[in-house]
Amino acid sequence: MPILTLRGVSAAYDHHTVLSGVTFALQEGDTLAIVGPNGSGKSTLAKAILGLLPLQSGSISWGEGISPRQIGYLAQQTQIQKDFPASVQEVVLSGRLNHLGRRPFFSREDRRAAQKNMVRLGIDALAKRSYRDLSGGQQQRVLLARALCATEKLLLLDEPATGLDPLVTAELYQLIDSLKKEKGLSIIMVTHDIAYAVSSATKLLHLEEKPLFFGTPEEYRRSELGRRFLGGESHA
Ligand SMILES: Nc1ncnc2c1ncn2[C@@H]1O[C@H](COP(=O)(O)OP(=O)(O)OP(=O)(O)O)[C@@H](O)[C@H]1O
Repeated sequence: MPILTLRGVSAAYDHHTVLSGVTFALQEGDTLAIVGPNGSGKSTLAKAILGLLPLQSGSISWGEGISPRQIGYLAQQTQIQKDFPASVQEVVLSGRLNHLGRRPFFSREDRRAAQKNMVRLGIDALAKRSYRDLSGGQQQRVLLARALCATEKLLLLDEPATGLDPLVTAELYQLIDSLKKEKGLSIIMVTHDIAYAVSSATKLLHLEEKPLFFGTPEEYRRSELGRRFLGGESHA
């Protein structure tokens, strides 16, 4: 049974449609790469899946035991977020906000989950450091630990490797792949890294306001669109 099903999803800003007719289903354990040129609606689709943007039309339904509140989300970073004045520990712990319910404070279990994920991502020694003083790669690890605190099932990563050098990018991808294997997580990743998408995803969605392709990376490689895009014409 799919964990996530989209049927004819369209979304708009101020009545201006920027995404239309998105239909696909995601199975447990899938890694979906969402690719497409700048401004093609990738982040908008991520926000629609998270329930942060009302749909213009269509529907999104969830499998058993999962809802938008249980997604671990790593958003595209703005400069303001990079300068966020909080400690690493506080940023990671904020991933547990969706577990608070009516409780006003984090519980021991919340703190334990934050600690466990900091250790898993190799950032526990940085716990007391200020988030804004970290390198880009360290910041992405902190945000990944934060996202892991929010979910047992699905990570939604919006361009997690932006601004990282190739070595740190490779480390981050390795980390994501090992988390996927260890925890059986499903992953949705918005990315401009088409090479990573075709080598590591199980499904690929190519958006240019409308979905131009949905299928396996192998099918994408063989398609005319895939050949064109993989040739490097349109990725930024
Ligand atoms: N908050 C907003 N208000 C109005 N228009 C927006 C808003 N956010 C995005 N848009 C517009 O919606 C379209 C799709 O944007 P979106 O950010 O989803 O694209 P993207 O594929 O993620 O782009 P990129 O690869 O550059 O991150 C663009 O034309 C963008 O200008």
